[in-house]
Amino acid sequence: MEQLNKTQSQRLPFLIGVAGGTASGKSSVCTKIMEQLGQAEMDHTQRQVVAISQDSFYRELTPTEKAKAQRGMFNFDHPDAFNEDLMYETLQCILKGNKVEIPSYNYCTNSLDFENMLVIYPADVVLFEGILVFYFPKIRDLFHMKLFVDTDSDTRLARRVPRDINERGRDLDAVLTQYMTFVKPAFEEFCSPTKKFADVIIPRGADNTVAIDLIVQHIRDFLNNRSLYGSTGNMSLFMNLDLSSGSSGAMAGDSACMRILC
Ligand SMILES: Nc1ncnc2c1ncn2[C@@H]1O[C@H](COP(=O)(O)OP(=O)(O)O)[C@@H](O)[C@H]1O
Ligand SMILES: O=c1ccn([C@@H]2O[C@H](COP(=O)(O)O)[C@@H](O)[C@H]2O)c(=O)[nH]1
Repeated sequence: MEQLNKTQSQRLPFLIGVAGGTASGKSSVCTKIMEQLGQAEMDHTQRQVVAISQDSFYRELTPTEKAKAQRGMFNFDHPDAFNEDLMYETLQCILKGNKVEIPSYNYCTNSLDFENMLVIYPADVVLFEGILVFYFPKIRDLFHMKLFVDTDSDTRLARRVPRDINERGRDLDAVLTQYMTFVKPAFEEFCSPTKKFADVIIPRGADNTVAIDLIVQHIRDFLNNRSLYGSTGNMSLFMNLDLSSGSSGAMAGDSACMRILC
């Protein structure tokens, strides 16, 4: 684990997984949660809530794979593209209250950036977001709370195209080729089926202020009442909210439903 630097601390965090398709709004949801908790402007060494991207755990590519990636011909949406073991070890370190260092990800070069390491200080709440954070069973089992950002695929594609061109150094042809060849099929095969593991499904992502308010309230309750939470981080009472019909039954497959741990 050369990429990890550890410093023991007493703070054992509440770990929240945030999954969803590409450009569904996972990062925006994390940012909103942090803003509402007054964390976004805070010095990162002092934050009670931190967000980490699964993209920091892409495995390094061979020169041949990198050449393919530049043409939109490498599958970054397949589980094999990630370093599962490092992801698991890092989350375990975080859960033990350690400080860790992880590389940032450079989408223009399709590589991890070890020159710009992100230092993750011990925090009370850690958000871990990415397309496949619920795919790997042993990683999925580490989360105390699981959120799935459910934004329709047209909207996601309409957001991904300008983002990849303007922020990730791509051209239109490569973005569309990659989307049709890899991103869309992999979403259907690997990402979408993980929605069933979510405790809370957030339709429309960061625009869904009701869902975000409820999640933020849950985090506040956790921070204020840590001693009431068991070793799993969950309180024993479960409350099901179905925002679509007003009934109390929750269905993880129904994008208008939310199941809140409270
Ligand atoms: N509610 C929204 N309305 C408009 N654009 C949005 C919204 N949410 C996200 N975006 C834009 O869509 C792109 C992807 O959002 P992001 O939060 O980074 O998604 P993800 O982390 O799932 O890839 C970004 O360019 C972001 O600015
Ligand atoms: O070098 C890379 C690495 C990843 N991608 C694409 O990124 C998304 C995941 O990021 P989101 O922020 O969740 O969209 C994934 O769909 C990969 O296809 C890439 O294009 N190049």
